Amino acid sequence: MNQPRRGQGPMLNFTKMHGLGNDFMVVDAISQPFRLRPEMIRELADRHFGIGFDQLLVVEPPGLPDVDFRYRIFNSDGSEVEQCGNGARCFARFVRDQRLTNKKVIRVQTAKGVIELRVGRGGMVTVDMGVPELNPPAIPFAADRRKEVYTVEVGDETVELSAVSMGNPHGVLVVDNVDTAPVAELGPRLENHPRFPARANIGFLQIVDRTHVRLRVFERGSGETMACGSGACAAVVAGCLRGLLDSRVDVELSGGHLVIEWQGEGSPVMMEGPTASVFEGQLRLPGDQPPRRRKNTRQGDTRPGQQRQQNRHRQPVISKP
Ligand SMILES: N[C@@H](CCC[C@H](N)C(=O)O)C(=O)O
Repeated sequence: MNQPRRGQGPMLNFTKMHGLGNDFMVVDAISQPFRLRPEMIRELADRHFGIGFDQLLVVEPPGLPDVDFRYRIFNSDGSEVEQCGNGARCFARFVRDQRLTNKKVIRVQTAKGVIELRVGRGGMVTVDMGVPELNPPAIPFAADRRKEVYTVEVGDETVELSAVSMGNPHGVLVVDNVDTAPVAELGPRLENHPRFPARANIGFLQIVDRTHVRLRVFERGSGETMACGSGACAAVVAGCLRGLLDSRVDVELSGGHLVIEWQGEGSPVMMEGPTASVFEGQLRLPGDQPPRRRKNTRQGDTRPGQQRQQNRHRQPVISKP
């Protein structure tokens, strides 16, 4: 019954999840074949015509010894990236829910090294996000030497930011109030600033007190999200380096709270927070063959006709709650 017709590909099972409203399409690429081109990821990420998500997370077999899985991350613009903190927590819940493992401590290979996920009670997961990288070329950030705060020209304006890599690059600005911070204006300009040659996630950090901050993040390749786990880690590292924060901090994001702990230079950043599974679905992927033109399709109708057919293929079918 589910036999693909000409122009159609196989069915793909996926799970929609989120960590504090930072939402994901999660795919098990161990039990089913999976390959998507960037334009298809962009279509699926579309909140009106697709499933809608900030990142696509893919579970693959590991390529290293002593590691349980390989974790691949794609932004909604189709770009593959190195790290996703909220995604890492959802990843841990997903591989257990799907019975791909029953371990409580899961070691996962990312594009920038191995991270460790610890599954707790009630959907809570703690992630060892690794040691932050502060050396400018490794972030990558253009600077002649390492500093806690850099001055960056953005058009006629000058802003001060800290640059941190949590496996992925972050710029962190301290602001008086996140509600009025110019996230939509400065976010994309700094994301694409020439001093961040691989682009960057841009965090706007409000210090409430030494153990409590508020944070908004304009994410590279996805725009402002309701929460960014690696951004929360980078913000706490930046705040600690500037002498503004203690080692354990409650980070308040638009979608909820994370607890971030960092004992200082050379130690890993620990992130603790919730996970949520929203629904499971199935969609028909397009095949390698272009869809056959309908007999009555006129010459000029080819593209909209193909578009309609592709839209139908990518409608998710909700299979169970
Ligand atoms: N939402 C994520 C970060 C996802 C990747 C990021 N947009 C990048 O391009 O580096 C998180 O929770 O860390």
